[in-house]
Amino acid sequence: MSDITEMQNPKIREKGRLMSASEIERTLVRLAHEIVEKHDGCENIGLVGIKRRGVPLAQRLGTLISKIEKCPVDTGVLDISFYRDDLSTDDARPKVAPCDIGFDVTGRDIVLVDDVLYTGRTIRAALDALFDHGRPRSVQLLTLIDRGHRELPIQATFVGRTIPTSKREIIEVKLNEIDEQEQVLLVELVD
Ligand SMILES: O=P(O)(O)OC[C@H]1O[C@H](OP(=O)(O)OP(=O)(O)O)[C@H](O)[C@@H]1O
Ligand SMILES: O=c1cc[nH]c(=O)[nH]1
Repeated sequence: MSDITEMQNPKIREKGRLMSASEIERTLVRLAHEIVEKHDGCENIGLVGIKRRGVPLAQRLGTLISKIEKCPVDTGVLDISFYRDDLSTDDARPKVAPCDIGFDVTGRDIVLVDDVLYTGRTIRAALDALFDHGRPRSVQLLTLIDRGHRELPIQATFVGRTIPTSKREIIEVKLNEIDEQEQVLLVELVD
């Protein structure tokens, strides 16, 4: 959704690894405990992963919270492609109905889950999509990486790592379920 991520085949240079697989795992364990602490249990929680990499993160968090609290946690999927604000004309919008989240969000305390928080436009779209499915009691945001540069008044309640970045840098989150590797990289656009 961002200017950088919309570029076709940008030249990039790797600047370093920000998180290893074990660091991602430890961070998710901490975030799962934070969610449980904030909600005083897990009865009303619903985790909703934003496609694509928010989905496996939400699933992993759901498994961790279920183990901590010994109760099932509803975990669903939100596809925001229908709601993106860069598809501004009706013609450009995909002619598909919003897909099912997987459980009824009405009255629930929803935690939206994504891998990177940057401008905030993905989350704005996700809120639109979420409220088309029902009326949650509350909505919080969890992101593995907050890299700054917000363009909207959006902030995360649960943050894995805050990484100050320049606009020429990109955070690349790689997850086994999608990328067949597990790490977080900092890369830079080169001219
Ligand atoms: O705060 P924003 O500026 O909206 O940027 C954050 C979004 O960018 C990435 O998704 P991307 O659109 O690159 O799609 P992907 O998940 O398919 O990689 C990332 O997964 C976040 O969803
Ligand atoms: O750096 C960024 C910005 C948006 N989305 C990403 O995945 N990384």
